[in-house]
Amino acid sequence: MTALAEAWNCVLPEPDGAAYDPGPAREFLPPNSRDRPLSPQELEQVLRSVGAARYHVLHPFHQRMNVGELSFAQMQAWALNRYCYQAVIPKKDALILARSDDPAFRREWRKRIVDHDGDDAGSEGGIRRWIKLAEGLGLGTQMVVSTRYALPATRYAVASYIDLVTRHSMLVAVASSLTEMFSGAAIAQRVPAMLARYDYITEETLAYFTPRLTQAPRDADFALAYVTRHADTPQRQADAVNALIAKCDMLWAMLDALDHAYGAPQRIPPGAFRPEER
Ligand SMILES: O=C(O)c1cc(C(=O)O)c2c(n1)C(=O)C(=O)c1cc(C(=O)O)[nH]c1-2
Repeated sequence: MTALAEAWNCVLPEPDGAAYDPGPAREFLPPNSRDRPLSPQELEQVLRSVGAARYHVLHPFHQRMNVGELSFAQMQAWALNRYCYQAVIPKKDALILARSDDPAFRREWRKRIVDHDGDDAGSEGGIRRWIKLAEGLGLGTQMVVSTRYALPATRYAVASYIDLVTRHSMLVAVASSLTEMFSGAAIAQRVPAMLARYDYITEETLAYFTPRLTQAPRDADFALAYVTRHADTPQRQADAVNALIAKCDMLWAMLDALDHAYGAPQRIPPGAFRPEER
C-alpha cells in the first residue's frame, strides 16, 4: 500500500490482476460484489449510500451552521478556510483535463475550470464570487487570497485532493468529484437556512451558490456516467467507491479542523486567522 493510501486509510487502485481488496468500500458494497461487477444502477446506489453516510452535511459544524448556531468568528473562519478549497478546484480540474486523451471528455471537463476562473467575456467565476462571500463577512481580500491564515489541516486536506487526482487512476480522479452528486441538496438547504438565521448574511453574500445549483448536477451527471462506464470490474468499482470515501474524508477533515480551532475553547494554531472580538 502506498504511503498516501495509508494516510487515507483507504485502498486506492492496485494494478489490474492484483488480489481483490475492496478496502473501506466493503462497508458499502453488497456481499457478492467480488463475484460480478455491479450494474451501473447498482453502483450508483452504492455511491449514493456513501454520501448518505459520510458527506460533510452530516458534520456537526455544518449542522450548527444550518440551525444558526455558528458565531460570526466561526463563519468567517469557514469562509477563509474554504477559500483554499475553492482555489484548488480549477487546478485539480486542469490536472484531470491534462490526463485525458479524449477531446470530448476535455471539452466537457474544461467547463469546470471556466466556472471557477470566469470566461473570456469577463464573467465572474466561482473564485471571485467566493472572495465576495468572504468580503461580505468582513474579511480582507488579501488575507483570504494569500491563504496564509488558513489552518494547517486545511492546507493538508486540499493538497491531498491534488494528490488524489494525480497519483491514482483517471477513474479515481473523476470519481473523487462525485461529492457533487450531493452538493446541490446541501446548498439548497444551506442558503435559505443561512439567510433566515444570520442577520448579517445577505443574498448578495451568498451569490456564489446560485450557479452551483445548475453547475453541480451537470458536472455530477457527467462524472457519474464516466464512472459507471469505466468502473467495469469489481476492483475498479471498489476503487471508485474508495475515491468517493476519500473525498468525503477530506471535506470532513476540513470541518473537524475548523471545529477544533474555533470551537470552545478555541485552539487556534500559531499563524492562523484570529477573529477580532465583536
Ligand atoms: O458547498 C458545498 O457543500 C460544496 C461541496 C462540494 C463538494 O462536495 O465537493 C463542492 C462545492 N460546494 C462547490 O461549490 C464546488 O465548486 C465544487 C467542486 C467540487 C469538485 O470536487 O470538483 N466539489 C465542489
